[in-house]
Amino acid sequence: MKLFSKTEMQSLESEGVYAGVSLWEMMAGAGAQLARAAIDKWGQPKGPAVVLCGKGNNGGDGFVCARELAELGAECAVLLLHGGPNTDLAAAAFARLPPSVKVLSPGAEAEAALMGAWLVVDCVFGFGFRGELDRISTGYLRLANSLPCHRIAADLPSGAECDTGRVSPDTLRAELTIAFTGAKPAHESYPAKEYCGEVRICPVGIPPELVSKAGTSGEVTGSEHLRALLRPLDIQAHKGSQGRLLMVCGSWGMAGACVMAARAALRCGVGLLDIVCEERVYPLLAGAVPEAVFTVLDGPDRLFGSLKAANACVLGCGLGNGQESLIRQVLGCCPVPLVIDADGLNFCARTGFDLSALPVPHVITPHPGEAARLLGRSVAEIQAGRIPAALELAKLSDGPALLKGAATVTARPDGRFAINPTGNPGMAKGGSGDVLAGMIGAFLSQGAEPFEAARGAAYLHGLAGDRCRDRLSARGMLPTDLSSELLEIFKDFERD
Ligand SMILES: NC(=O)C1=CN([C@@H]2O[C@H](COP(=O)(O)OP(=O)(O)OC[C@H]3O[C@@H](n4cnc5c(N)ncnc54)[C@H](O)[C@@H]3O)[C@@H](O)[C@H]2O)[C@@H](O)CC1
Ligand SMILES: [K+]
Repeated sequence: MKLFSKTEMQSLESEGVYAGVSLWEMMAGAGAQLARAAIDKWGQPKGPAVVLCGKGNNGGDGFVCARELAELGAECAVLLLHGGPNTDLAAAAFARLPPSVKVLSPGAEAEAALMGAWLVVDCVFGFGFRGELDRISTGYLRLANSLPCHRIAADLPSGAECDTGRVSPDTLRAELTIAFTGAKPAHESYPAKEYCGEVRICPVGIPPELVSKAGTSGEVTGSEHLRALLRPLDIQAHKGSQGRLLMVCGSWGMAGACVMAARAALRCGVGLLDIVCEERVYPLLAGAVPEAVFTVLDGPDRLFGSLKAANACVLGCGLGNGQESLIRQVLGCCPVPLVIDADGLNFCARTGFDLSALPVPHVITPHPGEAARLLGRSVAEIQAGRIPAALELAKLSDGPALLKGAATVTARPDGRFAINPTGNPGMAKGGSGDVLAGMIGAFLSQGAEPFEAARGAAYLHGLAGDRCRDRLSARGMLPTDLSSELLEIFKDFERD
């Protein structure tokens, strides 16, 4: 599914005009959809409706909605939070308000009306909003959030930033958000996603062929993106043709990370898995992953040989922070695509290692804590704007960056990004990330393009998580269950 940024939406709007649909028709469509959606969701009005209107075109949608609600028999008031409309379009919608719609300004009467509302329609800001809410909006949105009324948002909940998914304090908490024409990044990315409630996409008159032709830099990953990763196996396949993956993972005290990454990679069809490890963890790993071969470290030559023989390498899961020289050697001489996770990333953050100078394709897979270390920010700052953080990480490393967490964002250095819709809180357990790194490594070793490998693995990983939750419960499921659940997913794929 495409995600339209503010400027992408504006150019689509212009194309619509060029194709003969007026902006007025679009606004009329938007306002009508809003009113219809409210009635559709909550039934005939059981009390007054208050439409909170800003000065821009989102407010214009609100005036149209107020007229529609009044025509449907609702007692309706519009509350002009910032004075009269400041666009010609919104002014035209305002001029068409029927006399039965009360026009209110901030003050005691407006507050009383809001407190008695059955329905609040939020038309303060749409995709034009940036930064922080002003004092008046904050006060009224906070009041609206505290009331036992229904809340519907036009296009976006006011206070949510369209392109970044950032929210201002007291952003409207909608039960239902009507996204005009198409979804926006904020509908799919946290924290804004949490404020949207149910999201319905409603056309407002732009010809569908223009919408489906339009290019967007953002999208939501879907099962259609797995086809390239899960091609049917060649009838003449042999272990050498199914990808040879090298894993530089696991250490004394953290061998499990390597086991989980290794099992996940094997479940994703890797033909040969070679694990680089210290001598003292070898017996444990060899017992846990009998399919793997091992490069037991007793000198750099063995490592170089194994790197040269591989098609891809996973570096970092459970390596700890005592393996600096090993990490440096891998980063310094790896001739194949690399997945850099966990302690590989911590090494880069600690030493300032320039990931963009790596001469091979690479994917970085930080969780918010690792992302914060790499970018020199706090975790709260990363989480407040996950899309921009992922894009910044992709630029920093000059390769795909996968920012883990709810609605994982995989970004490219050129500004394109994909948001992952699968997964659940049952996956928030140590080890889930190791499974994901192993999966990405497996697809890279089989020749997948790095961005596609990362976003496809994130989708499959979340899908396995959702199926584990349904089967085992979110609380009780374990990262090790994810790998076995992959079997069921692949069985479905192979059947189709
Ligand atoms: N593109 C489309 O397909 C359509 C868009 N329409 C509506 O138009 C909306 C966009 O309208 P506008 O571009 O007029 O913008 P908005 O109505 O979202 O915002 C209004 C104004 O608020 C100002 N503003 C931004 N951040 C602010 C802040 N932090 N504090 C105070 N003021 C701030 C902006 O300068 C902007 O002019 C959409 O979200 C949608 O609701 C619809 O009318 C119909 C079709
Ligand atoms: K809104």
